[in-house]
Amino acid sequence: MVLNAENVRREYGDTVALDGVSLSVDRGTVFALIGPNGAGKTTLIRSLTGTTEYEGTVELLGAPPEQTDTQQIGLLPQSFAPPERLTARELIEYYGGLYDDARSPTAVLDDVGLTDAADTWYESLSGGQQRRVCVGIALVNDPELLVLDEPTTGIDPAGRRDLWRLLERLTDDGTTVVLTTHYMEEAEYLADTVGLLADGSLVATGPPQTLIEEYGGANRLEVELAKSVDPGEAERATEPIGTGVETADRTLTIRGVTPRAIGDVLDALDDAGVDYDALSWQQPDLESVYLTLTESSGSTDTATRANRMEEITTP
Ligand SMILES: Nc1ncnc2c1ncn2[C@@H]1O[C@H](COP(=O)(O)OP(=O)(O)OP(=O)(O)O)[C@@H](O)[C@H]1O
Repeated sequence: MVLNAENVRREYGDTVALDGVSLSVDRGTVFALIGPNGAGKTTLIRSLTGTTEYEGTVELLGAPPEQTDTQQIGLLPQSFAPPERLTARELIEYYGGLYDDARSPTAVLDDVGLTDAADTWYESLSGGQQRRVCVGIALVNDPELLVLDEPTTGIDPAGRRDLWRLLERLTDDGTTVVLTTHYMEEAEYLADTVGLLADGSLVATGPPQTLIEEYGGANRLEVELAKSVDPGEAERATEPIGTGVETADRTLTIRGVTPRAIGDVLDALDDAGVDYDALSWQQPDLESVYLTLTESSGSTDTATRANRMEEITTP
């Protein structure tokens, strides 16, 4: 086991940022922390890496974080602002110089897709390129444990997927990764274990598929009804097919519809003379789990909803 934490607590004045969090992470696996803004993710990352005080027990590579060899850990803090008047390459070289044994800057720049921008000042790089430099800095000492607080925020979709592939390669070679993210698809794709943090507590921990099966709910078919349609009529026509129906803003949702039953729904709508403009069928995913568990604990906030919109509109 690379990381083990027992009953970690952190208070800031009256604010309980972490309310007794326990978790463990095996070698060569990815643990993804998700949760609403203010849930305690950054505080947990900082506690686990010994960069803030905490109560409880943390063991990182067999020692408390304050005593762990920094050569073995790569840390990307959420807010990290390196000197702006250095180029990407100079920054990688500079941070590499802090370690006894550092990787070649050329290889690190290649890993994070910055070969062509290697000689550009940090301040002249785009936000996403700057974040890539920061990820590169975390990789420079070839760490056994990589701790990344929102590594892909601001990185475009293609660059995000490049980073996923890089992390997959690293974990295949035995690197352990702990990361936080607001992108549910990222957690679902990368994580062996997801921890959902809400109000300072881990409310669910497990492999993404297990969490989806447990908390994701049923498949659902959403039918956008034509303006002229009486929603009550559409509900009555489709009620016998799924496990439940409801209508909101002219969208009829029928839960528990298997792919094979989609035709039955359409036949029932046609038979009842119910007209519709569009339909979509959805399987539950990690976002369904997130929404179920955070809405039931009242933790979803506007920033998280804005983030969902970004994901939905991202091509
Ligand atoms: N240095 C600090 N001083 C006082 N309160 C703090 C400090 N750092 C965090 N907090 C509080 O602790 C709680 C948890 O914050 P934290 O930054 O860990 O959340 P988070 O899950 O990382 O949020 P986000 O998704 O917005 O990054 C919040 O209520 C926050 O206001």
